[in-house]
Amino acid sequence: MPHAHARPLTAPASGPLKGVAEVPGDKSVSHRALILGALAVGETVVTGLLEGEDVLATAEAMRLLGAEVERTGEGAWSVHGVGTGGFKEPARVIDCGNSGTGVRLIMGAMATTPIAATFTGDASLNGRPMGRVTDPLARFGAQAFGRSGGRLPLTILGAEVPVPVRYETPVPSAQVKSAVLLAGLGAPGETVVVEREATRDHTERMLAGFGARIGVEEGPEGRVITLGGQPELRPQAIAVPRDPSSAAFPVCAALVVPGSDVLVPGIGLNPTRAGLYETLREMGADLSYEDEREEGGEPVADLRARFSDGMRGIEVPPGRAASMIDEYPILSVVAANAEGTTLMRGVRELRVKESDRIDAMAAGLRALGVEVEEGEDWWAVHGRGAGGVPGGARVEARLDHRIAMSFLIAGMAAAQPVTVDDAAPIATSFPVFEPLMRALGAQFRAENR
Ligand SMILES: O=C(O)C1=C[C@@H](OP(=O)(O)O)[C@@H](O)[C@H](O)C1
Ligand SMILES: C=C(OP(=O)(O)O)C(=O)O
Repeated sequence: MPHAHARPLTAPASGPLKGVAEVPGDKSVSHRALILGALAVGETVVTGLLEGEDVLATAEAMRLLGAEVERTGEGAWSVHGVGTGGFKEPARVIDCGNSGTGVRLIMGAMATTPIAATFTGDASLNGRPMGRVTDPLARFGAQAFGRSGGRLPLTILGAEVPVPVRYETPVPSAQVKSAVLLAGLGAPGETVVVEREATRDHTERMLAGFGARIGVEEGPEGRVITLGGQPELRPQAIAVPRDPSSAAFPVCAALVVPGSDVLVPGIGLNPTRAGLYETLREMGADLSYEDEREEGGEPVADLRARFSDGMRGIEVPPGRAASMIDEYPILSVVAANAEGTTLMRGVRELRVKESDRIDAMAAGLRALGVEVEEGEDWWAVHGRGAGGVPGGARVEARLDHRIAMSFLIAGMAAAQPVTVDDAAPIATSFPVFEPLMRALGAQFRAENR
């Protein structure tokens, strides 16, 4: 169901997309910059922060927990932190909106401080599982009181006498790993997280930058991360790289719209995030990295994408899933415009995102005339070749920004226009999506509800 202020939007077939697409800052890095800034002693200065709804909700949460958080210019933010263990009890409910990352990381960050905090979100977030975070937080001594199934709204009572924890993450999730590490900051001694599959490592990198004692080893059991508790975090200057998950939309649009040639400068290429681009290359996409360099501790490059006739479906290696987990919806749109079948396995986590993303994409793609098969942890898209998607349907975004953007791109390459019932959620991660795509040549038509 779209929400009360739903904003239906239509994308008709597009002429060639051309130009430079300056996508906003990385969402994962932006949340972490605000949270670690709030836990440091002194002023952290952030540039290139993503000013999307998810991150703005985290900024407000840090204020409620006692940090001074101020916007000083476009994407420029200053955070005066309270030090590890220094959060004060928030006087209001913390509303994280649509953001799984925000709520899970903040719950971790406050769980080893003896305060109570109540969290809520929108209809999407309040349906997502939180037990995956409250279970390990209980081992530190924190208590959680939530709705059945561990759903929000939920109150965390932080541990009075926190103890450090060794935790093996049962699902590949950077949010779970990060919640445990952030909780570990407030516990004496060493907290250890073991993850069988590597997930995005922005928390580990940034903790090292803030001066925490953190070590990462690859062992037979997977990645073993060891963090020394109760450090004094040193404030940092953080330049947030552009978000590869947002870049995926103009890049994939360029690959499927005939005649396109788009350059996305300075996007983050952290290997724990770059799986989509490897997959697209294997499918025969005309993609090139230019000027590879390092900025703010993260590898970045300029990425150039050109229309790619004759892309072929592939079997995406399941071991790559974590490094492209948010990109499966837009990959499925490219797959629909490729020849043959694209098989995506090991992707059960897609079912607990802002929507059940396998179900949401399968339903919408079928409405556009594309054949899709699905199982609990896999799905397959039968491609119709370049320009072969019929389109001409209205599809549900299900309060999910990535579903909304994916179907608008599908419309740009389809024979008939595609309407999404609600484009409003796009503002959670990519507030300038529409003007940015228009500047490249795309057209959108607002619809009456
Ligand atoms: O840690 C993060 O910043 C994120 C981790 C991923 O979620 P999971 O940890 O649930 O896989 C990803 O889907 C999300 O968009 C951002
Ligand atoms: C899954 C996502 O975000 P979150 O879990 O932070 O809501 C996403 O941005 O695709």
